[in-house]
Amino acid sequence: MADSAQAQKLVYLVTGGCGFLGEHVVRMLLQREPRLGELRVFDRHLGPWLEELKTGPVRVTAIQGDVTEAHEVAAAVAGAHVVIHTAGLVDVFGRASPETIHEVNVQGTRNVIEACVQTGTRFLVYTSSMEVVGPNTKGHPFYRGNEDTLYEAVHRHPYPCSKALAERLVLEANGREVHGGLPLVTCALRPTGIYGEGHQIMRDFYRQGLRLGGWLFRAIPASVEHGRVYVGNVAWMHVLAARELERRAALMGGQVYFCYDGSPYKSYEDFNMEFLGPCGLQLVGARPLLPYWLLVFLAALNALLQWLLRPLVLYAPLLNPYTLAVANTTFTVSTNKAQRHFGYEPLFSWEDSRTRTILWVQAAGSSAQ
Ligand SMILES: NC(=O)c1ccc[n+]([C@@H]2O[C@H](COP(=O)([O-])OP(=O)(O)OC[C@H]3O[C@@H](n4cnc5c(N)ncnc54)[C@H](O)[C@@H]3O)[C@@H](O)[C@H]2O)c1
Ligand SMILES: C[C@@H](CO)CCC[C@@H](C)[C@H]1CC[C@H]2[C@@H]3[C@H](O)C=C4C[C@@H](O)CC[C@]4(C)[C@H]3CC[C@]12C
Repeated sequence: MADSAQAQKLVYLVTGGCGFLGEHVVRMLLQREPRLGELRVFDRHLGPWLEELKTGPVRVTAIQGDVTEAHEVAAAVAGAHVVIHTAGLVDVFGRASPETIHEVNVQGTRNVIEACVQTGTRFLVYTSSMEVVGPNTKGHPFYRGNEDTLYEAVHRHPYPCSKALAERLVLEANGREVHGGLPLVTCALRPTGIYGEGHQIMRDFYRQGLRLGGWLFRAIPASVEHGRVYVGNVAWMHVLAARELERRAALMGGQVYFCYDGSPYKSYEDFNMEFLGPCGLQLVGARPLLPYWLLVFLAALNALLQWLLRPLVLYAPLLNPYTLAVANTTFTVSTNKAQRHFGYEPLFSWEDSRTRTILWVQAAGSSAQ
């Protein structure tokens, strides 16, 4: 990519480009990457909105494919200058089997790496997750930590295990020789809980509140802080990292970066109320209405019911032993590594992020009526 940016038009591939984050990355690239000549959007499920993107100056190529199929990945990667790999199974609710989560998140990432090596694509940005670090199975808080904070990353759940393994594959691949003899340059971005337009869990909470007559009931202590980051800023960090990865390969190659912005540190429920409150919902209770032991029992009951009902129907409520443990463990980041390494600054202020999300929730809610 050494030629002048204006002269050479580049080919980008976004895997998972029709997902919650992926769609924002696709749109951000089209708006803010002047070097873009072709944008390949690779996903198992292609969104109808892609059609509207094909009328612009950049060639948008929709590719329906599966990252677990190595040949499909290789065909999509061939000729790309940059790969932004967001595709993954984000499942902490027991919808997919551990094997499937591993197959998609780990083997799928392995397929992307090998495709880059075989076809000569040199720049790979991977969407990792805060869960690579924690919260760990011991419930240790991670309070305003950064990429260098010592923390015992111990996982048992298939999702964080798969993200940790995939991230390690990506970082270890940095420096491998690709077809053509030049080195592969990789980095991994670790968003905390992403919110914004398209966040299905936020929509589920809103609809749950509507069903309960506008009330939500506090289950998590307000003192438990959970890091959250606006999807537009996560997308922007991906675009910037992909842009700077060549110029700053020696500094960025093989590095991890937490995704951060000015979103306030709050409990998961209180943070959600920043958006659900203006949409008419109220959170009942200054402290959890149920004792923790009862929540643990209810979460375990949900897990048992999921197991019993699985042959008949998928029962996957928000509350399960894993989500309860994560929600009850402080995990917040405070870092400027991405700013120091590649000049990242959040594109959207907290106020703007909040307004955009509220408007989306209101629209999503009205469509639920
Ligand atoms: N949502 C969050 O809070 C969050 C936080 C940190 C990191 N992440 C990471 O960000 C990435 C995107 O997450 P998201 O929240 O947008 O999830 P999402 O489910 O909305 O998007 C994932 C996309 O990947 C696609 N996909 C899944 N399996 C595939 C396969 N086998 N082949 C091709 N495409 C496949 C899906 O169709 C979907 O469009 C994931 O890697 C996730 O681990 C998400
Ligand atoms: C106990 C319930 C009463 O209301 C609240 C349950 C909340 C949980 C559903 C969510 C609490 C923390 C969330 C996770 C966190 O934001 C980070 C994540 C990492 C990302 O890679 C994937 C999503 C998630 C695991 C996210 C999922 C939902 C929570 C567990």
